[in-house]
Amino acid sequence: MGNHHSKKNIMIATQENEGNQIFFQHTMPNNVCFGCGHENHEGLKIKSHWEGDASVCVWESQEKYNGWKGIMNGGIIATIIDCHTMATATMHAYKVEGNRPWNSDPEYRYATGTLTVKYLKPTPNDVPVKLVARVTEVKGRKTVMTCELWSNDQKTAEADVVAIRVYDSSQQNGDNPFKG
Ligand SMILES: CCCCCCCCCCCC(=O)SCCNC(=O)CCNC(=O)[C@H](O)C(C)(C)COP(=O)(O)OP(=O)(O)OC[C@H]1O[C@@H](n2cnc3c(N)ncnc32)[C@H](O)[C@@H]1OP(=O)(O)O
Repeated sequence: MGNHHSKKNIMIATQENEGNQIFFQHTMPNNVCFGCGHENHEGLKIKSHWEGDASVCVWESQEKYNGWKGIMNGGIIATIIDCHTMATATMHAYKVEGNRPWNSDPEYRYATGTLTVKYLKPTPNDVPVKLVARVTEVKGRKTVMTCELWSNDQKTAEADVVAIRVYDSSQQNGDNPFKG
């Protein structure tokens, strides 16, 4: 039932794409994640897309995500990097398999294994930020990535991220905490 329902939602979701841009998260229905779930109305609702081999996300913060006054909170920075890179790992896996769509089988899901953020400069909280992620290695169930955070042409943070494929619909049907 879940599957049938999901496919229907994808057709609706793709109509939300702005211009020619296809946002990864708009192809994923029922996503309740705080950082990237478009079904989470209290969440950050980031949107990611490919620009060549890099994935890009432009996100506008709000005053409630301050750390020090006027400076973006470090945990929020980690969250948007986390979500942008998990979406990147996911879509990269589909891309290397002939750029097949998200709703084709098998379905893959990824979770954050390791996220290391280096905060280089204060990130102003009142201008949009740009995240740029790149896959540097795929080994077994692991996807290794780098991610940069840019504000006004200044790199204010960089991260090393390892995503782990935690669900593969062709390989398991039993209990899986990431399947829900
Ligand atoms: C369209 C838009 C969609 C986008 C959709 C996105 C939606 C939601 C995104 C939310 C992202 C999150 O917040 S996810 C929530 C936060 N993360 C979690 O809760 C993860 C909790 N951790 C776990 O469940 C587990 O530790 C796992 C699954 C990460 C790993 O356990 P495992 O599955 O038993 O792994 P295991 O077989 O031992 O190891 C497999 C390989 O991964 C390596 N490995 C194992 N753990 C780690 C680790 N923490 N960090 C690095 N590497 C690791 C091993 O060395 C090994 O490499 P080798 O020896 O093969 O080289």
